[in-house]
Amino acid sequence: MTSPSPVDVPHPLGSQHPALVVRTVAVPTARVGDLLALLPEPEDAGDIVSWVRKGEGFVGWGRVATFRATGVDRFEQAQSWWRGVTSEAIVRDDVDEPGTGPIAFGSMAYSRRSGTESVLVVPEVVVGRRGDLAWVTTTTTDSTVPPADEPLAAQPDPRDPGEVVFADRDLSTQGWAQAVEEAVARISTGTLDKVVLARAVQATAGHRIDPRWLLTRLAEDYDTTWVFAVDGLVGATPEMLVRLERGLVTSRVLAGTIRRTGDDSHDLALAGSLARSSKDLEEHEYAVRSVADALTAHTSSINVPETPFVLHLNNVMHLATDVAGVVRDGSTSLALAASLHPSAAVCGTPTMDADTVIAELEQMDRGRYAGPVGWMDASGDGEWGIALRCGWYESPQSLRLYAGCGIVAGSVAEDEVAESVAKLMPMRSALGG
Ligand SMILES: C=C(O[C@@H]1C=C(C(=O)O)C=C[C@H]1O)C(=O)O
Repeated sequence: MTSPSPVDVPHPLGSQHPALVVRTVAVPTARVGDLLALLPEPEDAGDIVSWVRKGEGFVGWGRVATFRATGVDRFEQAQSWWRGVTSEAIVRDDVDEPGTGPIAFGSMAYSRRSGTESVLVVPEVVVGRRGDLAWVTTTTTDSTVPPADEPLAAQPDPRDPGEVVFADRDLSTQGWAQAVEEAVARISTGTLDKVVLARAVQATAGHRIDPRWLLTRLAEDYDTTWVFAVDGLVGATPEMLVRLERGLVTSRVLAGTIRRTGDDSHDLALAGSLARSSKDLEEHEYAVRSVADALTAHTSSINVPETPFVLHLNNVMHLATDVAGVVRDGSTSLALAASLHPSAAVCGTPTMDADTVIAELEQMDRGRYAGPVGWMDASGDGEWGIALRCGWYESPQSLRLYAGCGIVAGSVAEDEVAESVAKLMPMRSALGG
């Protein structure tokens, strides 16, 4: 990559990639303030991006380039498109940190069979913040006019979505409970150890659902999660599938869940029982194994703690393990996400058996729910969470919400229904329900 003046922009005749002109400048953190407050009201909910946790991360708006793909090779296709785009980009980056310079935000479909497209988006403006650093990246193509020096101003508060009604989708609650019972029966008779079954709920609002309304409320109520929006998928995930930064890879694995009661001392006792529950520890171990095995193939050393800790969220507590390693084969964060996906936290063990049972019993297309969602820079560094606790815009006034639960031999359908309701809570309350 070079840094010529804007007049040197090449016209890549015959190229499938737009030639991007990318400029990152440092800005004082005081000028940035609250990242989410900077987002302008989008015409279409899919036209803003967010990846924010504890006030750090990115927001972005406008679209300079979008890539879409379906099928078994969707990750490879996305990877090769981004390689092409970044190799032709003209970059001037004054900050030179992970996430500065060219950046794409992605949301990948869960299944190779899905009709939903996986997507990478390059926004026109990205504002990033990390510790004491803040920056603005503006991206144009040779045919677009560079945005004027972005006025970083907090936008007027988003409007509420009015009254929201919720309804089961695909399967009724009872139908889903039967699917859970069927999964337990298959686990007790066959080779399947664990399967994650998900359900969907339709949320329909009185008027337009402004994604900024959801993001702001999710960030307030779930401050240890990554609050994301990419191409119309909006949510707050507590699970980091893979983070890659200068060769160091980390993954936060979650599996094993208990609902919170709202009474702190009771919740503390529940956290203790979660940490000792053999059903949850078994469910967790499958998920950690699947991640550790997939990462081992790419790392020279890997650290897998022996016992999980309990991660407290406002609605639920999870067994959690942070896995870390040093990448030895130059894999990008998206390539690592591809080899980790689907982990047993969202699919099951063995993977192929669980995959077959999911397709048969869930009776729905997960779309981009439970797929990797996140960002990647030109070096391949990035963060990919698992798209959980989220909703997908089916129309400006309606979202499809998802929640899934890991089923093992000791699972009880009624408890799993309650767990799925707890996992739907973040989006329901963000909608005002
Ligand atoms: C599948 C979901 O969550 C996953 C399943 C969990 C479980 O079964 O205990 C816990 C965390 C996630 O890995 C979801 O939230 O939809």
